[in-house]
Amino acid sequence: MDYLILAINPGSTSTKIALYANEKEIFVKTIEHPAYEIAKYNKVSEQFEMRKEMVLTFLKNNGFETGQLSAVVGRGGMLPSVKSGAYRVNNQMVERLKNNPITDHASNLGALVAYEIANSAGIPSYIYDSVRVDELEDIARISGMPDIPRTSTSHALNSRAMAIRAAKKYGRKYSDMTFIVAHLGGGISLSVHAKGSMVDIIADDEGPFSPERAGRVPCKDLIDLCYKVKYDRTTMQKKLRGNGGLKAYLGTTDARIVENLIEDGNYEAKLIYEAMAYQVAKGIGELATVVKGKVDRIILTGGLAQSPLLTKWIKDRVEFIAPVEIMPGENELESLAFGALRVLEGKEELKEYVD
Ligand SMILES: Nc1ncnc2c1ncn2[C@@H]1O[C@H](COP(=O)(O)OP(=O)(O)O)[C@@H](O)[C@H]1O
Ligand SMILES: CCCC(=O)OP(=O)(O)O
Repeated sequence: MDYLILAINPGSTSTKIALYANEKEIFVKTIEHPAYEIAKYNKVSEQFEMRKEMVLTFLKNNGFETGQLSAVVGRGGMLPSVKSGAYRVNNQMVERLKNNPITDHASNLGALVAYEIANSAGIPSYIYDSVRVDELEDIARISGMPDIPRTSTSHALNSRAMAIRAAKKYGRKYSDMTFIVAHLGGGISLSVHAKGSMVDIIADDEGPFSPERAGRVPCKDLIDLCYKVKYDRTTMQKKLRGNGGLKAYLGTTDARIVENLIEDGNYEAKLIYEAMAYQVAKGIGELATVVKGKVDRIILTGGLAQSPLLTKWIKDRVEFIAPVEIMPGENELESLAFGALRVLEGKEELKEYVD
């Protein structure tokens, strides 16, 4: 039997959607949301109707009705900690993501749009490998400040999918191998996968800076910037996420523009870009200690992994730990759809979200 699965991955500037018939891709589309359009909304949650309508219109224009779908799956949002794998989108999840998400993030719309479309068609909706997959060991939860325990926020969907794909390539099980995965996109997060769990991570505010995020910055100076300089909360949040990293130093989040500057001999561009690689390598080194250096493979993935220059800089510094596998781009829509398919086929457990 063929299952028709709609996968929805909302990002800060785009909504990526794909339709699959079992494992066959029918179409994949990135709907761009220009900055002036996004600027009309104070909060991401307010973009719900606009994003949903765009998905529905696209589906219709491609000759499909929601009534033909078997399930809708969305990228899991900023929930309290959840397990890896599939969850049914239920009322509690919808309430949490609408009214009290851990962070206002585009991924929150994945479950909400999936739920609405699926409900109107009388079919199930799921999330898969949410950004809040939390499999940290107890020791990893200690931050040094009891008020702020560490939890897990990462690019779990792509990172786990790439590690699972790599294990398959070596003819081994994901759960029998140890990986360090660096997801190198507009935001960067790192994770260490041991015995089939993401036992520790470095979130986008704990480690390397990225094209649009500041990463870890000196804490005392950060406090001074809030209280002495008195930037408001939104400005500070933007400095960390959105206007940080490459954007703050070089005025662009596009690594290809940075590489052009480097080719033209721009010293500042090279210094900053190489510093990003240096910080990624440092993060990988940090995570290698979690598994006492016993790492089978280091995986570099995400848009930036398409850059031979950046990946060489990282590789040169971390290859002493384990061989480096470069898996450019991301695999999120396929991972969502295949996860939903395994649930529909009864091959994978469907978890119930409880707030
Ligand atoms: N061929 C390439 N070489 C270098 N960088 C690239 C290339 N293609 C995309 N990038 C960079 O990858 C980053 C975006 O990665 P991506 O995984 O698409 O992020 P996101 O999904 O978070 O927007 C951008 O900085 C972009 O400039
Ligand atoms: C690190 C949490 C997930 C996240 O930030 O995703 P994007 O980089 O796609 O915004």
